[in-house]
Formats: sequence, C-alpha cells, structure tokens
Amino acid sequence: MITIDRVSKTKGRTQILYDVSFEARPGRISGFLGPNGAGKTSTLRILLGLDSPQSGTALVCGRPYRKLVRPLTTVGALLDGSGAHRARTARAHLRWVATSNGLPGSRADEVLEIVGLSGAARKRAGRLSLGMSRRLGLATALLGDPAVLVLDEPVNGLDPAGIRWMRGFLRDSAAQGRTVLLSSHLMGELAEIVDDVIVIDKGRIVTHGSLADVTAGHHTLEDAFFALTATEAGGSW
Ligand SMILES: Nc1ncnc2c1ncn2[C@@H]1O[C@H](COP(=O)(O)OP(=O)(O)OP(=O)(O)O)[C@@H](O)[C@H]1O
Repeated sequence: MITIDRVSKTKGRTQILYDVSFEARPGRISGFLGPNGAGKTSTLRILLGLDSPQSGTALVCGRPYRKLVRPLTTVGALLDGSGAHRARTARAHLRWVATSNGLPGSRADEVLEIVGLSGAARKRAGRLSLGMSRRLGLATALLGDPAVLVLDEPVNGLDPAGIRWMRGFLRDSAAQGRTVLLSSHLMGELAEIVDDVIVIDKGRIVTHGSLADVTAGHHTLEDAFFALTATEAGGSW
C-alpha cells in the first residue's frame, strides 16, 4: 500500500508539488500519469526517501521510507537505469546488493530467473541492451521480495517485445498481491496496463480513480486527460 497525503514541494523559488494526495492499493497496477515536468519523478523521489517534502507525508506500508527497517524487503524501486556499475556482471551486482542488505547472495540467481535474465548473468552491466538493463533493474528491485513496486517510466525506450514482457511482468506482480505504482507520460501504453489512474498536471492531482471511471465518457485515456486539464493536444506529450 502506498499513501501520499498532501505532499507539497518547492525547488528554489518554484513550487513543483501542490498538496499531492493519492493511494495505490495491493493487487492493482496504479498508473501515475502526466506530461513532462508534471511532477511524477519528484513525487516518487519523495516516496522513496530520496528527497523531503516541505509538508505532507508519503508512506509505504504505513511508514515513511526512511523509517523502514529493511527497505528492500518492503519496496522495490526502478528509477533511472539499472543502478549497476558498468564493469560489474549482472550476477555480481545482484549479489553485492543482496549481501549489503542482509539478504542471501543466492537470491541473485533467483531474481535473474524471474526476470528471464539467467542467460546474461555473466554479462557486464555496461554491455546489456536497454531492455536487459531494465530487467536487471527490476531484478534488483525484487531481491527482497517486496510487497510494493515503484517504477518510473518502465516502458520508456523499450521495443515492442520489451513492452509486452514488461506488461506481463507487471500484471503477474499485481496478481501475486503486490502494490504496483508506475509513472508514465505515454498514455496509450499506460491504458493497456493499469487498473487505476492518477493524473498529475503542473504539480497538482487532476483526477484519481479506476481506469474505467477516469475514461468514462471519453474514447481514450488521452481524450480524458486533455478534457480534464484543458491542455492543448500536441503539447509536451
Ligand atoms: N532540482 C530541481 N531544481 C529545480 N526544479 C526542478 C528540480 N527537479 C525538478 N524540477 C522541476 O520540477 C518540475 C517537476 O519535475 P519532475 O521531474 O518531477 O516531472 P516529471 O513529471 O517526472 O517529468 P518527466 O516526464 O519529464 O520526467 C519540473 O518543472 C522540473 O523542471
């Protein structure tokens, strides 16, 4: 469960988040949707304890990230890239993250298997394709078998086969009872994957609900977004 409650954030003199509130629930894929610069990454960084809000709270399973005793066992995150040093092999990276977080090193091969990367276990991270690198990032997020997954733009830049694999992976994760929160500015892609939608624009939540509720009365999620925000089509999407 993810609970964001009235989070506001200022960078320099500019307010970038205004009373952002929403929930992401177990067993569902929640899509955090908004154009470039809307505030998605800033919100996720606060949720993951990488930044602090001026006010409000962001909780994972009822606690702020920084108060989680063993964070990897509660929440797995995929932000930029795989997080691995380029010269390290996929397996060595995973073993290092596992052992430095008090998890068994044997978990490395288990998560490589889960993300279909066993064959690339001995490849150096710097030599992985974008799709493989994304899978390595996911494998890292899964090391602690967390109940919550947070993914920033997980399908960005992936080819159709990679997108298809990611969709299946996220669906399976939710079906296993995980809370899955993913951000995207790709509305068409998101509409194919998510159960619930949270729309953010210019630092404010515009709407939040099931995909069916948010798109009711509109042809597509994209139509719903432009109707809700009155943003000109052809803008920054
Ligand atoms: N360190 C910073 N200093 C100043 N402004 C920042 C900083 N980080 C983000 N911003 C601003 O905050 C706003 C929200 O940015 P954020 O990266 O959260 O948006 P986003 O929805 O994730 O966009 P994108 O889809 O482009 O990644 C933007 O206007 C951005 O320019």
